[in-house]
Amino acid sequence: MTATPSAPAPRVLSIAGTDPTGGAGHAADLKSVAAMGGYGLSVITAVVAQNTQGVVAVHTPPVTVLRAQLDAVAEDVELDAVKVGMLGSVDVIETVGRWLAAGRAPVVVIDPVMVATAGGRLLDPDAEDALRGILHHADLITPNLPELAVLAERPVATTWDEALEQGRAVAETFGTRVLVKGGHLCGDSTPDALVVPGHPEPVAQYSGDRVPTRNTHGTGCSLSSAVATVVARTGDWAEGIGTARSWLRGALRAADSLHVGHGNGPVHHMHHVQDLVADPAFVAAACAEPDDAARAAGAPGPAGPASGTPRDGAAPAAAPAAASGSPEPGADGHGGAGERFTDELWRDCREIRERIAELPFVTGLGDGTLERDAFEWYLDQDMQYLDAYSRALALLAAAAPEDTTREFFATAAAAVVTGESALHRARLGERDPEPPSGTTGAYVDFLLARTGQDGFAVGAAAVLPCYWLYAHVGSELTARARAAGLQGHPFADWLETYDDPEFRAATETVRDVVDRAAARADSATRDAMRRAFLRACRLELEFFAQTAHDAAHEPGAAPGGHAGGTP
Ligand SMILES: Nc1ncnc2c1ncn2[C@@H]1O[C@H](COP(=O)(O)OP(=O)(O)O)[C@@H](O)[C@H]1O
Ligand SMILES: Cc1ncc(COP(=O)(O)OP(=O)(O)O)c(N)n1
Repeated sequence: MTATPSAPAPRVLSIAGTDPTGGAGHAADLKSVAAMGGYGLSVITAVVAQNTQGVVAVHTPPVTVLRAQLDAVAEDVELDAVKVGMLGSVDVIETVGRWLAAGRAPVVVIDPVMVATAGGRLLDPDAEDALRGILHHADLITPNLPELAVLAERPVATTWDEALEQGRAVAETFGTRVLVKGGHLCGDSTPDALVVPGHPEPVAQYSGDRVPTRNTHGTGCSLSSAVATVVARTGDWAEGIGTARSWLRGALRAADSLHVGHGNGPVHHMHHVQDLVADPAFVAAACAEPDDAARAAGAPGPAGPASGTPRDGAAPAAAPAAASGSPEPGADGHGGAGERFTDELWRDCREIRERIAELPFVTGLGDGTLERDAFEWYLDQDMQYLDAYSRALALLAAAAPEDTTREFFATAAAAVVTGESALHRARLGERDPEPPSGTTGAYVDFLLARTGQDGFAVGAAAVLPCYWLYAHVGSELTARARAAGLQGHPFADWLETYDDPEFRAATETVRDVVDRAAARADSATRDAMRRAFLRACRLELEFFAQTAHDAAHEPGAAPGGHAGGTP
């Protein structure tokens, strides 16, 4: 959370029909693009009178108006991705097809919308062939099962195996990636899979229990535009679909809280920021002017060192609150209602924790199905991370306000070098290390900057996620692996290290340290601690998420650049 975003927002154009209830079509696209950190643009193909109970009427403006909209955007804006939804008629399809043929954006996702799930056709029956004729412009198509069946010219799949088979056939016929979606299958699970021409097996599979809600209106529109946005930023299809899917599952889980309409209501696109934006302190910190943000992080302001920013150990117990409006915690770091500062941090990172738990790397680690190469690549990156992490802990030891804390961090720094790194080395042998990936490098730079430059309190908040999220992930995975039988589990020693009672005790110590530092800090410093903690949580997520892809395809490479990095 900084006033200036670190990466530019991808510019994602939605070409779609309308939905006045805001759950599907262009409204869902724009919300999903924004939810994934993109900038949404919109060209309307059809004005649809519909609600959560079905489609009432469709009006298609003249295609000259459509073409004028498309050209107006293209002449003025460089696009990073295009997502195509409802097209409706042959004329509209041909107009969009001709426009796409000029190579408008590096990422093109086509959701071949045919029928609204709540009822009502969104594609003329005679337009199916025309739709087939533009699919080769897509980098990914995202049909639901009935749409997949039309494209495969087969009956609608009733099993996941049939769906995958149809996905393979469609990928080969149209020469493009297909996201096979299990949302329309009967049963308790909703698998998805990425199928790529020339690959007999899916290159990525995603599993998950069906979220028990009838409010699923617009899931297909939302997923496809979220994928387009994430891939425009990262270039990684397999991971991008995983990220978009985790977010959509959160949106489905929060859907029942919205109360929109009497039929199949929409999903909650902004569920992941709902609690944050309700907190005026978050909004103030997120929208702070650059100078305020720098002061909050303890950097000298334009008038020299920030004399009003107390440093650890020297700060008065009740420093005057800065303008951010954050509540003052009590002397033990507990908030007025008895809540610890770190309880608040844990709540704020709930979404990130859920996304970590659903990553294919993490689930594969737990059930032992993770590819050995992927694990070894992860260990390699982790070893390089731990090298810098031990230095960050040593910096904290040097800055620690109390002797016990100094001793704790100094011992921890040494233990990282001798203990965890040794476990990694034992697994990797004498193999030459891969270069650090972009994510590893970013995490390492972040940690060394926060612990080296921003004072003890912010530095301690920055290292806490490495303890806490690992202890959390480790104990959940180990519990699952134990239930299935740890004997013979290929990653048992790794799991046990992070589920170790000593590691959990160390995590509790760091929490206490952070709570005490928060109690001594003024409110601007506490805001900087929150930012450092959440940024580190996001980097933990990215660190886990990078693994499966980079190990398999581009060892050591930063997962950056534009589309085309993965199959
Ligand atoms: N109840 C649900 N719980 C979890 N995921 C779901 C649920 N319904 C749909 N999905 C997911 O939503 C996405 C869109 O799926 P689907 O419903 O098949 O498409 P469409 O909205 O185009 O008909 C897929 O990732 C699917 O797995
Ligand atoms: C204008 C418009 N476009 C697409 C759809 C279909 O949306 P989808 O995401 O496939 O969700 P369901 O309607 O199938 O739940 C739509 N309804 N309107």
